[in-house]
Amino acid sequence: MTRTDAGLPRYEDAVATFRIEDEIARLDGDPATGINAYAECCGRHTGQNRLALRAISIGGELRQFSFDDLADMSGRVANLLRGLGVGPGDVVAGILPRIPELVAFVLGAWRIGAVYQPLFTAFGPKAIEHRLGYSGARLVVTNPANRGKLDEVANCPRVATILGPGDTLPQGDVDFHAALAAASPDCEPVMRKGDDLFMMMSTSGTTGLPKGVPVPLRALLAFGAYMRDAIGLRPDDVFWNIADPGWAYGLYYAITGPLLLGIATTFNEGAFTAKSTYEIIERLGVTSLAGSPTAFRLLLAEGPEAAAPVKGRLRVVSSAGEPLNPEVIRWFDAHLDAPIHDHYGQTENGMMVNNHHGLGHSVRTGSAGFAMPGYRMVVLDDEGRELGPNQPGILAVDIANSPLRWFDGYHQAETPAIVGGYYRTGDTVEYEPDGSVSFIGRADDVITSSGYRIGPFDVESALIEHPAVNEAAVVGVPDPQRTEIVKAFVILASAYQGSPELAEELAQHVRKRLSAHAYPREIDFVSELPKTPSGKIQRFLLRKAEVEKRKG
Ligand SMILES: CC(=O)SCCNC(=O)CCNC(=O)[C@H](O)C(C)(C)COP(=O)(O)OP(=O)(O)OC[C@H]1O[C@@H](n2cnc3c(N)ncnc32)[C@H](O)[C@@H]1OP(=O)(O)O
Repeated sequence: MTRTDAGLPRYEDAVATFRIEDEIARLDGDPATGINAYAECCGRHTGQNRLALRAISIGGELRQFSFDDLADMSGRVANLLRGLGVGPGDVVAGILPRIPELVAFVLGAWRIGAVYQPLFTAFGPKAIEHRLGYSGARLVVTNPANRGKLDEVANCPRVATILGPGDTLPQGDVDFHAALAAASPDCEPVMRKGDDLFMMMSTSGTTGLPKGVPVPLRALLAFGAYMRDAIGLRPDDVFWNIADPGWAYGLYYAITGPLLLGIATTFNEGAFTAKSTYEIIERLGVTSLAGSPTAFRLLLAEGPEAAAPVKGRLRVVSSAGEPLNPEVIRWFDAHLDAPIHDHYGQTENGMMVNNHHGLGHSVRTGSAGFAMPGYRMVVLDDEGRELGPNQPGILAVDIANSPLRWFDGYHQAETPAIVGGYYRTGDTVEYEPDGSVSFIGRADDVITSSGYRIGPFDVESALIEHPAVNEAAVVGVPDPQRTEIVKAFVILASAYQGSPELAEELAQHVRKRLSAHAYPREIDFVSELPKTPSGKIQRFLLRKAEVEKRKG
């Protein structure tokens, strides 16, 4: 393989020489014969005194865990789960903040061949109930801050609670720490096949409630390739992906990816602030940072003085979840002296199009990048024909020619996005003549806010649970900080009058029932909604009117 001046393998060479056999050889196991996610992400890195996790608590205390520490903790988790009757293929869920127990739990579940389902800590009972319902999870692990929501979840499985000093154990719960102390750390990893699952994610679409995204073990190949080629992770990097492991980018690339490569990851339990982010970069000497453009825009908003102490510290910065604005790229260059690269992916299939730090790509504005080696990405027209450069269409994965792709369809649901040998992402893009992809927008009503993918139907159905709401339509409207914000148009029941107080009450209702991140930040009370003759709400007309209004 030829090298660029910087000593990096060249992108074109990496594409030309890509062989799935080489990727498989990087694993200990073989997806065809036997593989275990714990063994890949932890077991094989033990006995070398290697750091696996730096965890900063809410109080600012730094705790460090080696792969051997995680092996011990996850072995105990594995035996605890086994004792509770959890076996290979069973789903166990976690509603946990970014604490070390989360990593131990995920690895412990994988060790016995179980499937981990993340539940974001901002979720309310409605969002939790739906996800536990379709996954059939056998156990949920949580902490006292999130425990109360489970009391409102119908058919909630057994709960294990991680108690802090002074907390009392809810009746019937498993005391997580006490059970771990009593359990043996020894547990032989249960071998599985590449098509067996190890994660059950969720994702939102335009219609219906969120759907389950089953992740098979062979996805490890793609997660490792992203860390190596796109993030460009090196053994001497201090890596911090600030995304929450309640979502794909966090679980795939803040936990699984770095540990797979045997490189330590970082958790900050505290809420995101620009100040604490700069402090942690400086304190830990972070060299490789990943996150969403909203987070980076918040760093920018703090001004150059706040950035000055860490200028030149970051070797590379990786951005995912929303298109990256040119202004952020310029600002990071000027005030942090850090190359920030846009990467594109989805919960389905993970990251697929990147400006690869590890393959010699330079900073590019307005471009999502190039297909990851191991993927053949195409742009399709409405009839499913492949388009050439400068013609907008739907970005899609050519299934037969993408050995790293792993998404086979939603859990117990139709997958119209897989058709004619392609997986259609639902994002409108066009190819540049050089083969890079420029992002245009979503082809459907899915909302992208702060890097979160939010389904309008989900928010609408939470709104109509409120007695004041007769009908609701939810759209994403442009926002300079969050890319889009959720906006609701509400027809009230006859006994109610629209007011700012009622709007706030409805917003709080969605926050509490559904999720603290997916509530409508704007609500308009209206007397009618645009509909098709068959009665389907035309969200695109509401969105168009809002875009025009904001332009004005
Ligand atoms: C392939 C892929 O998966 S691509 C990328 C996936 N996407 C992501 O990882 C998401 C990236 N986004 C983020 O990490 C965050 O939005 C950040 C760091 C950029 C900004 O964070 P914040 O400004 O703190 O708020 P955030 O957007 O998370 O949350 C929105 C609201 O939910 C609340 N919230 C978030 N988490 C929680 C929680 N655990 N408990 C209660 N409330 C919460 C916030 O307080 C906020 O409330 P507010 O509207 O009253 O301010």
